[in-house]
Amino acid sequence: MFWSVVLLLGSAVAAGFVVVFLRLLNWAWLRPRRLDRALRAQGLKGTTYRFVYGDGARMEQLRKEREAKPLPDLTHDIIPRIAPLFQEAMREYGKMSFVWLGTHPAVTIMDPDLVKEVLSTKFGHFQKHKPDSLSRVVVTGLLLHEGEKWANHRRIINPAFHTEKLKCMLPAFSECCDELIERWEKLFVAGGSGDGDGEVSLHREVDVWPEFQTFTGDAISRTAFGSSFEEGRRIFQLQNELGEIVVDVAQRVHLPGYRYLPTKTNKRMDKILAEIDVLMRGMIEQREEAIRKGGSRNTDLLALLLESNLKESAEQGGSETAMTTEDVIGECRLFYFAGHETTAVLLTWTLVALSMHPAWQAQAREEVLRVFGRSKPDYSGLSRLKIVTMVIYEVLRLYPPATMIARETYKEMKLGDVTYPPGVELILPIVFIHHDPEFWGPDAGEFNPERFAEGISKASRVPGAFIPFSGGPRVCIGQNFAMLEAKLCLARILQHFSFELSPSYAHAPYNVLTLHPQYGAPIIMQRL
Ligand code: HEM
Repeated sequence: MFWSVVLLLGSAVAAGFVVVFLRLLNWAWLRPRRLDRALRAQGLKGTTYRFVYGDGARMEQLRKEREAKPLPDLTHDIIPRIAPLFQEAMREYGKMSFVWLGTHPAVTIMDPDLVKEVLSTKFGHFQKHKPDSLSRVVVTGLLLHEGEKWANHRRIINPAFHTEKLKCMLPAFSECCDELIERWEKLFVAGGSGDGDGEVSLHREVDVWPEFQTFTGDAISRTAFGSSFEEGRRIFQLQNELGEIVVDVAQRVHLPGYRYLPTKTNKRMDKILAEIDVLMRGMIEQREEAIRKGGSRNTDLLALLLESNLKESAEQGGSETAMTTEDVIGECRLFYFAGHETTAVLLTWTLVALSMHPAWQAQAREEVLRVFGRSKPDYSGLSRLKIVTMVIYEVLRLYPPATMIARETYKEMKLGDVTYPPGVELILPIVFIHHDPEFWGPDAGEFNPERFAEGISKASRVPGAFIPFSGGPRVCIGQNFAMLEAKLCLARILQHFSFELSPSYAHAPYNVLTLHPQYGAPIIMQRL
């Protein structure tokens, strides 16, 4: 009897091991081999799969090599530095080829028609890659959701970003610009404190990268939380710290499930999340109360979102689709994550590009002064700024803040001539599409805002080759918000300063979630 129990238990354990082993074998070897065969059988070429890590080691090696030094000159040809592995693969195997991101093949989709198809296919077909537990600390809200949940949230949040609402946010952006200009003006007073003895210097060096991070952080705090600006600012600091921790951990630790270990870093992240939760709940409760009593005149994003949500739950059956407090917190945290750094990156590369191309800087300034003189820009004037808009588009083309986005097949899907099995990542390489001479002509690598003179649709040789904000139903919800903020800020800077690159500037775009300047962006400002 005893031995039969032991035998039975032993067989169960052995069977368990066999199941786990087979699963692991399938995940680490059989499935990647199957996917590899399925792609090659349809004419696609790519790198050879390497056990578990795929091209991870090569990617890391290239990344370290390229990031060890800045670009040799002030070129806009930034791809070799920011996406060397994909560039290598495309050169060797063709534009539509694949590399291995761990155990997943990642196919680059360069054809704008196919990109459009991926982005506009109904949800449930090409989905986003599910973020791991670490990424979920910062990737929240709309960016995370799929299916019905995404559709409900998007419907509720959309009205907050309508043009009429954005117009009301202009004073908040304007206040943030005032602070930025004032900070820079103060630097011109000798000693930098602004309360010195009045001795004035003509030139000052400013690292505009941290400056724009502060500016866009303040802009989100004011526009999202208006009257609760101070709490908003605190949330921004906490979100920033979270972002820095996540980037740091992601670069150092490659351990699945790391987020669940009781490490010092994980505890700090939990503490930050708890503090954000308390602050946001307090704000949300106050606001909901004010809206119910009919006393809310707030036009900030939080109020607009809560109003739209309360309307949703008041409508028949709407209570099932309305957002919970957790959902609202997730969406507000996303505004910081998605809207702060992207816009800071855009403004930074704009100042760098206009320093490299002083003739365009002069043209843009001339336009701003013609439209506004020295007065503060208003909404209708901003929408008439043609050169400034062309300049910003050209910067978004050459330096897209989000350099690539990705989708994944969750079931067999046909795209173009290829039928993709489930488990294939489709990389939509925005920066490659934006730099491709086939779509933009022989001057694709040059800074030439003129190409946007007749609008986006006429700028490229094929439609759909300009996608800095993505496209389709999941297009960036904040694109008009970001454009308004960037135009206003640039106009104010052009009114007050002329600028050029500092001799200490090193041209080194690199990818950490968005396209950062690796050594900052020191610029010499001259007061006008
Ligand atoms: C220059 C500035 C910006 C750029 C280049 C940019 C770019 C993008 C891109 C490429 C996506 C698509 C991501 C994907 O599908 O994987 C996206 C989505 C999103 N962006 Fe932006 N963004 C910018 C500013 C903003 C701002 C200011 C906000 C909010 C205040 C914002 C909020 C969002 C949200 C919520 C999504 C998710 C939309 C959805 O899935 O329905 N973004 N953005």
